[in-house]
Amino acid sequence: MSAKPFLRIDNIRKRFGPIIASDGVSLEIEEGEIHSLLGENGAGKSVLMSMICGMVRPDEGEIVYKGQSVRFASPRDAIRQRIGMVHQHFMLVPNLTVAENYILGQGSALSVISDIDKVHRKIRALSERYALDVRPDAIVEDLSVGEQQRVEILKVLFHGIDLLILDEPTAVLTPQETDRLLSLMGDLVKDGKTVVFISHKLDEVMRVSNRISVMRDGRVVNTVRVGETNARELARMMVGREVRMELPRSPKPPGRIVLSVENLTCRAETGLPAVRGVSLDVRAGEIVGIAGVSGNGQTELSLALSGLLPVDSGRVVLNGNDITGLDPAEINARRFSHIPEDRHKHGIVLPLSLSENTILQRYDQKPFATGGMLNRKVIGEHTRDLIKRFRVKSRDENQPIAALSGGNQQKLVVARELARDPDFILVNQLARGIDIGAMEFVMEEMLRQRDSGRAILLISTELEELFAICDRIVVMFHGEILGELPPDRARLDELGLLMAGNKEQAALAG
Ligand SMILES: Nc1ncnc2c1ncn2[C@@H]1O[C@H](COP(=O)(O)OP(=O)(O)OP(=O)(O)O)[C@@H](O)[C@H]1O
Repeated sequence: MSAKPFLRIDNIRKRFGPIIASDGVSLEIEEGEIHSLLGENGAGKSVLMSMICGMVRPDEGEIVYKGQSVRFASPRDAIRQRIGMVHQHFMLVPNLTVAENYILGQGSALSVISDIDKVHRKIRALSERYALDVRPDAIVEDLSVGEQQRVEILKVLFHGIDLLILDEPTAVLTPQETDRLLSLMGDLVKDGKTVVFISHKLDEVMRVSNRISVMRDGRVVNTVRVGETNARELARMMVGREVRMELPRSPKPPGRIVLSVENLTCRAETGLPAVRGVSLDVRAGEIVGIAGVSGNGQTELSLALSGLLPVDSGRVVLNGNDITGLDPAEINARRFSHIPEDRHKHGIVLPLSLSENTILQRYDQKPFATGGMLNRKVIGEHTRDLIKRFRVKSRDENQPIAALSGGNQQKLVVARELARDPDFILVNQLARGIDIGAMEFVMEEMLRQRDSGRAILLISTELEELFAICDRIVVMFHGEILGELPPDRARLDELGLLMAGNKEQAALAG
């Protein structure tokens, strides 16, 4: 331990009712390091960091920052001390511009137009400096998930920080964006800043960190230097057992066509063309992957298939029936499950309980309702069963889903959608925010669904996720399907070329 660490967390405790989120956690962060924090879903990473950035108050213990014992009353208080955090879930106001979001709550200091100009200039300069590609006048709700993440990162830099905490920032980024972010972290350290990085992706953690701490059950169980460990050992420290990085899978001939997309065209919410004549079939007993750099129409394709975005032309046929233009509830009722990209927008209702969230699409159906009355006993039993099977870390089924850690919210969405006995499962970013132990479980579950004859369309920017479970992979670029490949790691170059829109070169490489 260094004599005078930059940040020292000493025996912090934090409870939420009966849940112990921090159980006497201690940690030291050195100045100028990239310190990664690993741990299973619900291990207490976000809560610990929220205490450092003034969002949550510890019950006990001490935080010593730059040699001073500190107690921040609010995130703004922490920002004043140059500590900033980028959260897992966006905290931006959707209908405001990027610049308006940055000056929100700054009060009278920014009352004249020339100040707005200055703000715009500063955003442009930072965006250029760190290659973040953020426009100050863009309306937040028009931006993709990845773009909004970059807006969040730039916001913290805009306010000026010495300590930057990034809570799973790469969960929503493409490989290219991730590379950029990892090198940004390096640049920040070169500028004298310190970074705490929370991630479930061990390869990223191994690439950028100086030191890595592993949390379990509200405590730090180990801190290691990056050169002294490897991904397998880290996985074992996190989960407490060996984690399989490759899943066994039996080849199986696919069955009948379950979902057929015919020449589908639709526009993004901005009105610009997003999906341009996509055709594909998904058969019973197969997992079809859609690879692509985010922003190439995958979001709109999944929203259009699930009835959340209007279709301009073309058809979606499920089990032989045209479902184009039906509303989401009608589509859901036809054995169509959807694990969405943005779980807060399309997956769950945060203030509602776990139980209410598990029956969102079926609250008026048997066995959850009889004679117009909710059958709370059955709903409770069903939810408890899902919680147990998918190991959703929670107090009970009656707490609001907002109180769950991000990965546990995702596990509940996956559990609910699989429990609806679907014929077709549309997944956009399966493992978003899920720890590697849970990822292994969820992927095995997807393979079980495939083997039991379900048709699965898996949209993902994570090539590893696609390689691990898909039977075939198609590539989307500029709203079109450019080609199809088997899930063969040897053909990674070809896949990369297709993802970059190079059809001819990809054909040569193949
Ligand atoms: N506001 C809250 N009310 C009740 N419980 C909470 C609240 N915030 C967090 N918790 C609980 O504290 C525990 C730790 O949560 P935390 O979000 O820190 O986990 P995490 O390690 O960041 O997980 P993940 O990898 O899924 O993001 C969890 O059991 C969570 O449900």
